[in-house]
Amino acid sequence: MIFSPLPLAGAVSIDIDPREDARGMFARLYCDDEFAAQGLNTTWVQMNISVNTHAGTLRGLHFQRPPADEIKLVRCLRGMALDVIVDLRRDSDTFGRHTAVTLDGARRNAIYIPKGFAHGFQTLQDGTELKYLHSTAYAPGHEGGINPLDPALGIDWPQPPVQMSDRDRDLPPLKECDPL
Ligand SMILES: Cc1cn([C@H]2C[C@H](O)[C@@H](COP(=O)(O)OP(=O)(O)O[C@H]3O[C@H](C)C(=O)[C@H](O)[C@H]3O)O2)c(=O)[nH]c1=O
Repeated sequence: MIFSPLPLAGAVSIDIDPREDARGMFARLYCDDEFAAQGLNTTWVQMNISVNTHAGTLRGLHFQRPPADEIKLVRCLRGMALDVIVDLRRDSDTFGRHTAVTLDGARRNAIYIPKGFAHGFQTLQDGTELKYLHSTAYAPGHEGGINPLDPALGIDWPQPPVQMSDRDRDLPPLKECDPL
């Protein structure tokens, strides 16, 4: 795997190192030793999949508050999405800043999201599927979110959302979010 630090401390873009031959391709998607060598989390308790029918679907920006705060490893297995994380860490020099990675099903690349970040994405193709690993179990009572369309975030989403949950449309702006 190829690890590339992102501009927000602790966040990492991860590409696979495919081994291709006449049969197709084989690649490592995860390795305890490689992750540990990079100082990344190696304990995961839940795996989820997000299946999105239409391009333009916007999900997020979500997080879980302590003690249920979580590290996420999000990978695109089909289609394509603009994946965005926002730094909500208390005392962070980059609080409120975001960074984006294009997750591509053809590359099967991933983003490693540390604790203290809100996460969301907009799909760029119909049928986009993202696979999540979570370091902490789902805790509905500790869920929070910020509005992905908040102008204060300055996120350049590819298009107006085609699909978006009512919950996400009603999320509060960054200024109403207590740091994590
Ligand atoms: C996250 C989660 C959700 N659920 C249930 C709760 C709802 O009944 C249903 C859909 O959940 P939600 O509307 O939160 O799904 P998304 O809007 O795609 O949110 C997810 O995608 C954004 C971008 C994220 O980063 C979060 O990890 C995750 O919240 O699955 C579970 O049963 N287990 C879980 O771990």
